[in-house]
Amino acid sequence: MSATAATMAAAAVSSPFFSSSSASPPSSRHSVLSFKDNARGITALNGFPRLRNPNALLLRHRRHGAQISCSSTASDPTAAAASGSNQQQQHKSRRPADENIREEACRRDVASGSHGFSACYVPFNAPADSTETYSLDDVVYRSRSGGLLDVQHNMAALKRYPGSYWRALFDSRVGRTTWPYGSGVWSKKEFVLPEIEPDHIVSLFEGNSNLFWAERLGRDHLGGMPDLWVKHCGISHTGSFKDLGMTVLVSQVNRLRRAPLNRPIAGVGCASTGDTSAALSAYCAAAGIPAIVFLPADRISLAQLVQPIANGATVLSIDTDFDGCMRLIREVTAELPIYLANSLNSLRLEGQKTAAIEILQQFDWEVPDWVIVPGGNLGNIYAFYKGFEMCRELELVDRVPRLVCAQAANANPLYLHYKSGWADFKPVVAADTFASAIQIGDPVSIGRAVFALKATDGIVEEATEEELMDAMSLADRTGMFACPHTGVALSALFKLRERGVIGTNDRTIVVSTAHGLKFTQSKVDYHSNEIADMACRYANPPVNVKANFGAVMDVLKKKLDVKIGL
Ligand SMILES: Cc1ncc(COP(=O)(O)O)c(C=O)c1O
Ligand SMILES: N[C@@H](CCOP(=O)(O)O)C(=O)O
Repeated sequence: MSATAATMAAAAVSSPFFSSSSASPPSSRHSVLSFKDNARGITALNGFPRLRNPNALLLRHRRHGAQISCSSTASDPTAAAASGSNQQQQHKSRRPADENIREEACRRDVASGSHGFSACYVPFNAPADSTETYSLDDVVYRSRSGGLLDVQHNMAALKRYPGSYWRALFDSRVGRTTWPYGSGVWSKKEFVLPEIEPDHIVSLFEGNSNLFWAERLGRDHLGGMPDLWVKHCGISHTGSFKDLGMTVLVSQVNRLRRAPLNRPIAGVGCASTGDTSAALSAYCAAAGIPAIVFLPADRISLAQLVQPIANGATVLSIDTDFDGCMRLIREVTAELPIYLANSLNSLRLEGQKTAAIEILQQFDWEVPDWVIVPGGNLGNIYAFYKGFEMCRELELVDRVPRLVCAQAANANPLYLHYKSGWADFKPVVAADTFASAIQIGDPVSIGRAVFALKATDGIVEEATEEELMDAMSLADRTGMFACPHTGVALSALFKLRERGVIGTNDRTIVVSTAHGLKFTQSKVDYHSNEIADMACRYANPPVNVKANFGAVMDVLKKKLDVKIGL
């Protein structure tokens, strides 16, 4: 056996996920591990006696109380996926006809036993000697000093497995129906909410979103940029990236409300510019949990408004802006047993960070140079940082990309803060913007965003209404159907390319945060040339034509510049 194979075998047998029958590496593109991977594997498993002897490792695990079944893949939701060669065994371990995928997952979860992975809340950016921690089962959104919280994982337990192990494990789960790993979020369960039982998870198989190669946009409009990609987080169940965080938050609420904890949580509430409310309402409806949403009246799209209505949420349309709704929901959740679902609650970010891990995975674990994210309440930019940084710390990759946060000029408190050299932060009153979901003047995660940007040598950019609408419309012309927030991020890309900050050959990812179909009115306005003081350069209005052949032919000849009949 080669050193690489031996290491993989050792990792496989020592793992709670790969059973001994899956000792060979997954038959994926990662089956050929580099020497570096191998070396890392040995380092990470140092301390275990006789590494090359799987049985010794197994014995050691047993001594430490972990129950690893060697008999078949049945005890292991991932082993079947990890081994390409044991199809017969997979067949035997299929669930019986009268068992659903949740029940199957519970049976396997019991068999896989304890592994020491855990997470808790700690104050965000706490000093090294801080001892303040909270269980994830506590209902707590702020630290003792009133600061933000963060979810901290037991990194020592995760580090017992080498980066190559985590890469192979996550790759083995992509696109499966095995509950809950078919979700792009829960396929990384150990990095997200390691201790939740599969039966408590409320998942709509979110994540695994398309990474779109923006070939024409890069080639024709950005100076021949060959490595430009758009991560379509909005092609999702409720049409935005919020699904990634909401599956985690609602799953935890589900756990709290059900036996044995039986917490008296009456419902889950949020303030929203339209996407958080849609995601909350859908996940709550799926779990049978009441949802309460506070929306700024007349400031969200019709498509967004109708989502919570259709899902049966209690919808309060309030005569204020998002920041006003946010203040109200915080007061209400302090008084009533309503669990807060905004990203002030750091659980949300654990789900959202998986989009970063997914990007790495989609590039075969190669790190891109730039990731551009539109920012509003500013949880997501930190979530991306956290996902990338966790993969770096656990040696799935060796660096993190540079992050760019893009804001609408009409709602740009972070941009102003950045331009002031991170001097005192001043909230703003956000003005109307076509990027209505980021019309936020007093973002709750300002501290998290600044941390993420400083840690990644990041940049903040802004986009005027015209710039963002043009960028969105140009992207649409190259095959996308982008939302205005994606337009903000694309506009930042145009500016950074123009200034030569982002190079022609830099691998660059623009994060698309919502589906364009949620914001069709903005496109209708643009293509109708109905926006005051906007040239609408890429408007493409429909042509009204009389119902006769000659009139139709005239239009087509003019449009296509062809001489028919010659
Ligand atoms: C579509 C869309 N894009 C971007 C954002 C910004 O995300 P964040 O608030 O995490 O900065 C939001 C919500 O704020 C959103 O709904
Ligand atoms: N765009 C968000 C604004 C609230 O952000 P959150 O991440 O704190 O929930 C929305 O759609 O409501």
